[in-house]
Amino acid sequence: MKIVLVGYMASGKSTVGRLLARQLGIRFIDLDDYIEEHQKKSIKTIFSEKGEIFFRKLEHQMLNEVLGKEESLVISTGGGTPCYGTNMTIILDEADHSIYLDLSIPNLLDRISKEKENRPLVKNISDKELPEFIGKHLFERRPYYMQAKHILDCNGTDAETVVEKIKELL
Ligand SMILES: Nc1ncnc2c1ncn2[C@@H]1O[C@H](COP(=O)(O)OP(=O)(O)O)[C@@H](O)[C@H]1O
Ligand SMILES: O=C(O)C1=C[C@@H](OP(=O)(O)O)[C@@H](O)[C@H](O)C1
Ligand SMILES: [Mg+2]
Repeated sequence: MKIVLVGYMASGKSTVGRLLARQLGIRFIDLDDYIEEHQKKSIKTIFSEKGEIFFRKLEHQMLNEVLGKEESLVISTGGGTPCYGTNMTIILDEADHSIYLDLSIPNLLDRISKEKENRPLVKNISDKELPEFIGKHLFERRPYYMQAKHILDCNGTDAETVVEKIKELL
């Protein structure tokens, strides 16, 4: 079984995915971590050294590689994964369950503003400009996330409870 989590930056994909996999007793792959392990570089360094187009091509290749594995997996994607090329189509074709962790702009803003450093797309955005940036970016990306098989409202819900809600969907 393959379960893929999608959603904007800081929606909780990595945290919830790790917890969900542990409770289901299956392997967890965070696509960002997988890319970093293969490149032996951080996402931040890949962006700064090679640029975003290189990252997106790599992300597409690694997504295909991970979805092609024969084992049951929980896969946490990066916030941009579903929004480039044919990635969301591939996720819908290959995953048994795709789940959009839906969070409001104020809640995303609260989380992202606390940890911009490791997110290349926002690390140079001022706190003043961040609300507009996230609002615009989410407007562009939400149509991709909304294609997921399940849409889960995660506002005001701790990670453990999000995991319980996901298990009810499976
Ligand atoms: N359900 C939740 N409630 C509150 N904070 C959360 C929840 N899920 C994740 N977080 C926190 O939000 C931040 C982003 O989580 P993360 O799993 O890295 O998101 P993503 O992988 O979608 O970018 C982390 O500091 C994490 O501890
Ligand atoms: O939204 C995006 O385009 C990105 C989100 C990040 O993953 P998280 O959503 O886990 O932060 C990471 O893939 C990269 O910084 C690009
Ligand atoms: Mg993540």
